[in-house]
Amino acid sequence: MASRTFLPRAVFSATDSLPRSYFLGHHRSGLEKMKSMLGSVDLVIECRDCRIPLTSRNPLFESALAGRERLIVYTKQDLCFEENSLRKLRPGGTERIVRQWHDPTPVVFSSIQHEKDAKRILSRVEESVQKSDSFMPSRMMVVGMPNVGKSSLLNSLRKVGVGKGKAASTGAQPGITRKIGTGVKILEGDEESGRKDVYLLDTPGVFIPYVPDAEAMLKLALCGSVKDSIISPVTLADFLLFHMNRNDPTIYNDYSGPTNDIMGMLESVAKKTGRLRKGGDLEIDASAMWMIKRWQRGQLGKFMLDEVTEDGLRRHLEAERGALPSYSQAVKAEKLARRLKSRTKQLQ
Ligand SMILES: Nc1nc2c(ncn2[C@@H]2O[C@H](COP(=O)(O)OP(=O)(O)OP(=O)(O)O)[C@@H](O)[C@H]2O)c(=O)[nH]1
Repeated sequence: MASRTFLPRAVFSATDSLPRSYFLGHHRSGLEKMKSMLGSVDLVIECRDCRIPLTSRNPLFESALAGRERLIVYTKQDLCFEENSLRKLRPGGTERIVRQWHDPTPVVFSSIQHEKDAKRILSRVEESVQKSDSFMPSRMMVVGMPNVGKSSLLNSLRKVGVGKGKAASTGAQPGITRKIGTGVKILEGDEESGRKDVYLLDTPGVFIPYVPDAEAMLKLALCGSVKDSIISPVTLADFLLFHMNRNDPTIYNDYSGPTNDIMGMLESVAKKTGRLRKGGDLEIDASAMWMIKRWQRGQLGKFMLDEVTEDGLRRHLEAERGALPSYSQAVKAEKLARRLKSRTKQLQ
C-alpha cells in the first residue's frame, strides 16, 4: 500500500529565466540624492523586512552609508511569527541571533500595529540626538528596499512622537514614495531640557541593481518589493506553496489537502473562492494573486522565508561576494531594468 505521508519538496527549482533586476530610474536618482544629503543627517534608520532579514539587505546601502550612525529596523514583525509559535517558548531566539549579526549596530523589531515598537525606536532616536552638541534641529533619514514599510514607520513615529496624523502616503505596491521629502517632525523640542526638534526624511525604496540568485528574486517579489506584473503569479504562488509546506502544510487546509502540485491547488482555490470565468473556466492567475495577497496580509501563515542561523549573515556575505556581477552581467541587468521599466509604464 502506498504511504500517505506527505513529503514537501526539499528544494524549489527556480528557473534561470526569471528577471533579476528591478532597478528603476527613481531608485537610482533616489540613491544619489540620499548620498548627497547624508552630510546633514544625524542618524540613518535602515528598514529591512523581518520575513527576509538577509535578502532585504541591500549591498548598495552598505557602501552608501559606510561610517554613518545607523539603526536597523526589522519591519512587519507581525507577519513573521504565529502568536503561538515556538518563539514564545524560546523568547527572542530568532531576534537574538539577528541582533548578534549586527552587533554593535542597534536593532529594533517592529510592527506598525504596536505603539510600543514606535516608542522603542523613538528612544533610540533620542539617544542619538543626545550625542550631538549642535543647537540645530536634528535630521534623520529612513531608507530601505521598496515596500518594506518606510513611510508607514514614519507615520507611526510621528503619531507616537508628536501626536500628529499621517504625513506620508503608503500602499501595498512598491514605489509609492518617489522623492525625498522635506522632513516630518517626529519629536518636539523642549527649551527647558535643551532637547531639539527631530525631523525624519522619507526616501524612495531602492532595489538591488542585480539579484544574482533567482530564489532571492522570488522572495523579494513575494514580500512585495517588486511590482506584481514582473513575475508570473503562478510561479510566485508555487514558491509560496513550497514555503507553506516547509512550515506547516495544514495552513491551507480550507482549500486543499497537503500538496506539491500548484495547478491542482490553484484549481481548488478558484473553485472554492468562486474565481470562474463565463463558461466555467477557472481564473488561475487571479487565484494565484489571491493566495499571494492573503499571505502578504498574514492570512495564510506567518513565517520567515530566509533561514536565520548564527552564521547566516557571514555565509550570505560570502555568497554575495562570490556572486558579484561581472561588468557584462551588470550591463545586461541595466538593459533588462530599462525594458522592465517601459513594460511597467505600459501596464500602469
Ligand atoms: N502587517 C504589516 N504591514 C505593514 C507594516 N509596515 C508596513 N506595512 C504595509 O506594507 C505596505 C508598504 O508600506 P509602505 O510604508 O508604503 O512601504 P515603503 O517602504 O514606504 O514603500 P515604497 O514607497 O516602495 O518605498 C503597506 O501596505 C503597509 O500597510 C507592518 O509592520 N506590518
